[in-house]
Amino acid sequence: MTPAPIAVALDAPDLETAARWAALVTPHVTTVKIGLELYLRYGPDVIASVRGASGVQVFLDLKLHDIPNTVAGAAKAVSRLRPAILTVHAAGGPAMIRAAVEAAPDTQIAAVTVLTSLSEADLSRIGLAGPASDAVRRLAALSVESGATALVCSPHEVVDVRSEVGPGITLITPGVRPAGADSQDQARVATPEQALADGADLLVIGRPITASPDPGATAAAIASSLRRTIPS
Ligand SMILES: O=c1ccn([C@@H]2O[C@H](COP(=O)(O)O)[C@@H](O)[C@H]2O)c(=O)[nH]1
Repeated sequence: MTPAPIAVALDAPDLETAARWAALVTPHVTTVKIGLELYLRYGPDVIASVRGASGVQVFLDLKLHDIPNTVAGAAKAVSRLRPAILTVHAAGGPAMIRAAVEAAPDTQIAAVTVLTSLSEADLSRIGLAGPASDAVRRLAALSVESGATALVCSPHEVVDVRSEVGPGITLITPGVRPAGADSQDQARVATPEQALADGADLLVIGRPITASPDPGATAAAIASSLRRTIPS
């Protein structure tokens, strides 16, 4: 069975748990995602541990956001770990995004537009007037002009972003929750089936899989539901 286009967020408290989750889900998904919690605790060792022998694609979600020179150094430093995808914040601006792209030519740079945990009310308090989709669209266009070939947005904005940037850009959506699941700290959410049907290329799903009693079985069930949504 072809693995589904899901990146399982391995937001685990320790390396052993992350490696166990990775081994359970990798038969069913294309990608595992390492975020700040694990990387700040274990550094580069975490990549080899979760990659294991499976060769699963590793997505390093560090959301780099600093001046261009610093981001270039950080992107170059982590690119030797050969992550398939590395995130930067789009709000870091064009020169920062370009610096990451040039420093890590073998890694796909994904620009995070507007965090999926932010609601419209949060955005207004931050000073971003108007609907989330306006800010996401603007940041998406700026990121692609600066060399990013992947974008992180919520499932709510996939259709708009696709029409803004065209077909060649990888759209990655966190904020994915199976029907009836608790959205927890995510504000802009949709089901995996809806996100895929709207045109997302890679769905980030963490706790609905990793906090379930059987992460392998849950990943398999979501993967097979996606195959029914868009048969190959
Ligand atoms: O806008 C963003 C960008 C990144 N994330 C990350 O995705 C996962 C989501 O995990 P869940 O448990 O499915 O909520 C997590 O690692 C975030 O750091 C995001 O949620 N939103």
